[in-house]
Amino acid sequence: MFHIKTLNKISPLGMEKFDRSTYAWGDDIENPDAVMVRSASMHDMEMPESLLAIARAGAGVNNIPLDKCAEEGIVVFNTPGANANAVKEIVLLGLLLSSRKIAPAIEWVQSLKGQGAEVGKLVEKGKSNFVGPELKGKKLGVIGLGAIGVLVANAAISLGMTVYGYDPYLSVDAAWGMHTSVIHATSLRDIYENCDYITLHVPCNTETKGMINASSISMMKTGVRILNFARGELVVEEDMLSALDEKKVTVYVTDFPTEAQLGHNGVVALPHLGASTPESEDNCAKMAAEELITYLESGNIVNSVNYPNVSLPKSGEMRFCVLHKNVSGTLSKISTAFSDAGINIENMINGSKKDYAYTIVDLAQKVDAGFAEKLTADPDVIKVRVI
Ligand SMILES: NC(=O)c1ccc[n+]([C@@H]2O[C@H](COP(=O)([O-])OP(=O)(O)OC[C@H]3O[C@@H](n4cnc5c(N)ncnc54)[C@H](O)[C@@H]3O)[C@@H](O)[C@H]2O)c1
Ligand SMILES: O=C(O)CC[C@@H](O)C(=O)O
Repeated sequence: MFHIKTLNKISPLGMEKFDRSTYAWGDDIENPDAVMVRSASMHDMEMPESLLAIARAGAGVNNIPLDKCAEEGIVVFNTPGANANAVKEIVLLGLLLSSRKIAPAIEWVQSLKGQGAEVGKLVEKGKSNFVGPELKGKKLGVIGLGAIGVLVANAAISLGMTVYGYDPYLSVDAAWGMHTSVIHATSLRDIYENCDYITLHVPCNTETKGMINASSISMMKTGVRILNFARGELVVEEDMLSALDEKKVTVYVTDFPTEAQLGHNGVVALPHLGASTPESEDNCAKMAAEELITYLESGNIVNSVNYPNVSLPKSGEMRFCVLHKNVSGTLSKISTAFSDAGINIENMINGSKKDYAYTIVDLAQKVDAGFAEKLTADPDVIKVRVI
């Protein structure tokens, strides 16, 4: 029986993927084999020894201590692309919100309640306060051309915008999916100096944290509109608020509001709604559940962010899954341990990602599962599972 702990509200369509005869789940599970999480922060959580895997039903994994998990042999998954369409759609809304003064206009219209027959006249008189530019013909900079960035870039081309895209790590798949009219920005400066609108679609990590700051804003066009549906920490808050006060930035649309931003002139704040559609909640939960089922039942790793993706069709009677450090000699130590014990390896596969590696060893015949302890005795071996 596998035990899955849920840390957020996860779509039932995802949880239904777990077979009730072999899985138990809930938010009160102790000593779980796996965790399903959305945005809950796991940084201060004690990781139970039983924990084998964490699946983030979503894209961003900055709420999970990835290195600590890798050190403890806990495989972390996310669900690439599963909520990208929802975010693309809300970014289009963000572009319009940043241009057409829609939010204050709606608020103002509501304030006319009680004016009776005058409402029509007041609307016509007051509407000039809410004039805003069209998107067509304007330049949009997309920073980060992954699952979301590419969809946003393509949609903006359809709206008649000129789109600049920046992503030094662009994947081949993303490049295949991108409209050929997207201009290849070779530096952030290209984006900052040229664009009327800038939208962020990068992960939040040590490289990107605080990337929008006084210095980067100073390179931007006066009046630029900035959209942040990625993570609040990408933007240095004080610098953004000063730039809004100085009218260097016209509007900052954010999905990650803070106390200081609420009510600040030029801030359009949404309550982290990017992925809040039934479709993407279902997609993310289903994908996350499938990743956990695959890992728990077969040891195959698909869509991990801290271990390599390694899959081997199961052959033979017994499988050893070895999570280890990516240091030279470890693989040969693992295979030597098997041969020294007179155990013939039927099939084997290995992969590495940064400091960590994963090896699956299939055996034609069952051996004493205690052999796993021999492998774990190696200081470079982190965890061994026997399936
Ligand atoms: N508001 C929401 O509800 C919501 C929903 C989904 C995702 N997100 C956020 O959006 C981010 C992107 O999501 P995604 O699904 O497109 O992820 P993704 O992994 O498909 O794409 C991220 C892209 O950023 C690029 N990148 C990484 N570092 C970069 C850098 N320094 N400069 C430029 N590009 C860089 C990568 O190469 C990749 O192509 C997530 O990490 C998450 O934080 C927010
Ligand atoms: O789970 C959510 O609602 C938000 C997910 C989003 O921030 C992500 O990074 O995928």
